[in-house]
Amino acid sequence: MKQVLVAVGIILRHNQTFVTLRADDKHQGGKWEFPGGKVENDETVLAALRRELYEEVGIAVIQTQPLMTIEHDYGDKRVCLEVQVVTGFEGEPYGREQQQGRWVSVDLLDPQEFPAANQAIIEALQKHYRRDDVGLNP
Ligand SMILES: Nc1nc2c([nH]c(=O)n2[C@@H]2O[C@H](COP(=O)(O)OP(=O)(O)OP(=O)(O)O)[C@@H](O)[C@H]2O)c(=O)[nH]1
Ligand SMILES: [Mg+2]
Repeated sequence: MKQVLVAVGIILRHNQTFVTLRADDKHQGGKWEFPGGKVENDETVLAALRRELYEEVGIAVIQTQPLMTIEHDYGDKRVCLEVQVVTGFEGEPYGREQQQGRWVSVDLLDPQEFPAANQAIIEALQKHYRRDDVGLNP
């Protein structure tokens, strides 16, 4: 099975991150996610991240830091998530594709509400970006 390369953005402000709800008819539908999407053939990961975060949540990405790469096999789909922390952006994120979106404290992220591949992301965030941290210094 071919692996899908995905750019994922952890939009961070203080100790909160902006998450969106995946539509029921999509892969892993009904789960919360970090905004992002597939990297097109002619794109870099960062270009895909910029494009997807504008399309999905209406922000302009200004500054990022790589967090991790996660390969995961869902059985029906294999993904490689290139996860970036978005430490600088312009605009206020919202569900630009009519999907639900909300800010949530990193401490309160519940891995059960996210696709299985996200477990390692949530662990890393809860380790490095705890309550009272400004969020910029791992
Ligand atoms: N955006 C995003 N995708 C994730 C996360 N975790 C995770 O396993 N994925 C998987 O990555 C794959 C691609 O993401 P996507 O569905 O957002 O891709 P896309 O925006 O290009 O969507 P499209 O297929 O509607 O054009 C999906 O199979 C999705 O289940 C996550 O936190 N955020
Ligand atoms: Mg997407």
